Amino acid sequence: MNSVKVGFLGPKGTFSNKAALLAKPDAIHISLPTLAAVVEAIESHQVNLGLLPIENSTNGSVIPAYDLLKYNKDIVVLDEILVPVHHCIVGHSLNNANRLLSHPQAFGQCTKWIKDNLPGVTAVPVNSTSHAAEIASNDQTGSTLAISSQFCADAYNYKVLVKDVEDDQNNCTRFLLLTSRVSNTIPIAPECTREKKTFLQFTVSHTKKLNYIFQMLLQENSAFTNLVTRPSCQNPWTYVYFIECVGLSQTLLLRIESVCDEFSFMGSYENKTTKVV
Ligand SMILES: O=C(O)C(=O)Cc1ccccc1
Repeated sequence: MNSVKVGFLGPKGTFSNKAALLAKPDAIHISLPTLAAVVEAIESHQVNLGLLPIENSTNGSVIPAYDLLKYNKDIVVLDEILVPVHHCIVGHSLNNANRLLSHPQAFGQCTKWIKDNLPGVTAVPVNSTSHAAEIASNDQTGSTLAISSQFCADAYNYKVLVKDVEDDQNNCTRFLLLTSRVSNTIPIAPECTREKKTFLQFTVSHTKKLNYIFQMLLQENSAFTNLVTRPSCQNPWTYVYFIECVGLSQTLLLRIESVCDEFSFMGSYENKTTKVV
């Protein structure tokens, strides 16, 4: 049987690469240049699975990931993968640097160190932490630094100048393990189950319907673990709601679907984050 192919945001050495190795260590890991390319690779069946960073414990929701899932009828979530994220400064010298490269998520996780140590340096967002490290290490002028990982530095023998520059030593990123609903080699659980975390996205014609949905969740003692809104891009000040909750039954899911305009069951998977009393 062909090995499972798992797409991740590359180049090799990213935290997404680490998530792919944690999720499917024996799979074939396919490096992709952007988060959009990861989703496209899943939809085109270039890969069987893919990883998207969806939330960080310091910096919050990864908005570009939600926008890639918005209205997406093909992608389904199989699992959530938690990756401890410890950031390093990679480059040649702290003294001559005038720019600091990294994935946008990384800047928001290292705000204190950057403010205290590189106050005048320009932050330059690039597609990934390992791409940032590659540019910094190849810049022989020494004017470029990167926020990257020890994992990446070890993979390419890059020079690490400072370790653990994240604001919070418990810094952690939650990744979603995604696949395509269309026939695939990966069996997909069709229904949500109460003991798992269930991920839904929906729109409603009137915000009063939200109250009704919240009441239904309360009645069934289902617990919210995350709520994110993104502009519907259909009418100003209307939203796509992304909710994750534990304790949702298939029956209640269908009742919620009945009051929504657009509705998509994104998946049910083991809850690895929230203690639900
Ligand atoms: O660029 C990476 O390494 C990624 O995988 C995205 C990311 C960046 C910062 C924290 C977690 C994930």
